[in-house]
Amino acid sequence: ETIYPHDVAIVSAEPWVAGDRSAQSRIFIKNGTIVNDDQSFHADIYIEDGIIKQVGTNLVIPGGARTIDARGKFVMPGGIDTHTHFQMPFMGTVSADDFYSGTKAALAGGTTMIIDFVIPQKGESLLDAYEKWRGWADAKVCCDYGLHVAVTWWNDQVSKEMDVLCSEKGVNSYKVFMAYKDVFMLDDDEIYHCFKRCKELKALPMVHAENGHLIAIKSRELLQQGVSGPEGHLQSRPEEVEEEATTRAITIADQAGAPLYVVHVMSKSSANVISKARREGKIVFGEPIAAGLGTDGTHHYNKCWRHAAGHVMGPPLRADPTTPGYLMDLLANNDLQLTGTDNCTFNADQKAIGKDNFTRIPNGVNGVEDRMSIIWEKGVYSGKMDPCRFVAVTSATAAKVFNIYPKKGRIAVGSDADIVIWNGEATRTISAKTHHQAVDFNIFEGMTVHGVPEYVITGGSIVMDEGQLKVTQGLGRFVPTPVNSQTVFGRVGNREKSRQPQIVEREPYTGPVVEIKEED
Ligand SMILES: C[C@@H](CNC(N)=O)C(=O)O
Ligand SMILES: [Zn+2]
Ligand SMILES: [Zn+2]
Ligand SMILES: [Zn+2]
Repeated sequence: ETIYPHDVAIVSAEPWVAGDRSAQSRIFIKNGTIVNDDQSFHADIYIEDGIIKQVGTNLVIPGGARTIDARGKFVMPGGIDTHTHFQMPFMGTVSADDFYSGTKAALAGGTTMIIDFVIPQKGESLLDAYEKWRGWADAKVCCDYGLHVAVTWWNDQVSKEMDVLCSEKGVNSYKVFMAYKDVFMLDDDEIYHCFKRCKELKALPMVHAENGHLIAIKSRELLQQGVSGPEGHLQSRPEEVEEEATTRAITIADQAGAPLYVVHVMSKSSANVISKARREGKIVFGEPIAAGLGTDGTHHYNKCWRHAAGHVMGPPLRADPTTPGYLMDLLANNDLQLTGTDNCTFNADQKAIGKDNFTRIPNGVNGVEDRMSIIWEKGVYSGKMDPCRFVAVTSATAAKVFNIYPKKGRIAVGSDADIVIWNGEATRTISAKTHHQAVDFNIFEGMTVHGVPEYVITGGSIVMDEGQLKVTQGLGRFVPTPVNSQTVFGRVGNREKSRQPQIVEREPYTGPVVEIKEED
């Protein structure tokens, strides 16, 4: 793996060094503009052992502190990426960014926590899969991380294991797939049972909303009609295939009395469905991702196969070029709430598994390194949202939804010192030639964006110092996400009361009843 000259990967020999979080580091950040989701203000910050100890002016701080002058810069909570798939076994291969390169790239872009997905195969114990993912991640992460668990099959064992994952393993969110037929997909009744179980456990149901039956049929038809290139991927799952499943998932969740988190909202129509449901009082959260906010699906028609295949993910990037701006408008307006990346990267030779058949192109694109800059460029620099809203959609709301606020997602005394010092005016040009991700392609290639991290602090260390990356493999910690987030469940109880089944007391019917004929 190429080590770029400007980043020094300190891979410590003694694990205790990497794991030693009581870093004696004392850091004093002065003259910055602190931005939380609810307010921005001028103040200084004193950090010790990875915790924010003081926020204010004229601070009295102990000697030996490293001082950072943040004049003219924003001092914000580090980003929380709600949706990554590092080293994910998928479609016959494994995603190219692992928990080391993925979290290093996250830090390079100003993200200080990621939440990845445990994805059991059908029939595999969720607990076994969870332990497997923990084994992969704990040894490699450079920043803190959490885990969602996918429910790819359903029976009483799955229901029981969800309880253990919630009560003992720090999991509070479960993703079901309505796509990937025969691989991850559940049918509507199984989805209902899973959502109902989530509500009982006060865990958050999440959904990949695409109609997997239609995708399978349309894909076969397109291949028979001679469409084998990446353009077939887009044509096999048009917007309405996402919109229909989004509507159905919201209905199933509402009937189960459960909240719902729709991951990777990729289209205008599905975003509108979510916005309408929220206006109707349903408890729905919509997660657009960096890819859908920063680029579009016209690339499926690029003459270069690698370029087109490099944009293949599910649900697809939409060919309507007004989609990114539309999704950003809804995100700015809180019709959509928070962002992840769905970072699931594959090199050219991996995408080429599908060189003759688009249904075999591993689905997934990059985003983890560029999410913060893309949203700053398209959201803040464009005037669609202010810095406070930027903090909400990149960090604070995620911390609230996944119930780790204000430990994460806020600049406050007692919060983790996960901090990015952000230059809102500087620009950088995104390229696979210079990014820290392991993958050989970047869907934002050549894009010049405003918004650059100058310092990133996490785990008590300055992991980016004046633009120089100094990560430590294994420094990151698993962050348990407790059940019963009030942002998610605060009103479920009272709503339940108003939706009790109705029983009518009435005199019994005593009139004639027709004889039913046994079917021959
Ligand atoms: C399999 C995983 C990543 N791939 C993708 N979205 O295309 C997902 O569906 O979220
Ligand atoms: Zn998905
Ligand atoms: Zn090319
Ligand atoms: Zn995903």
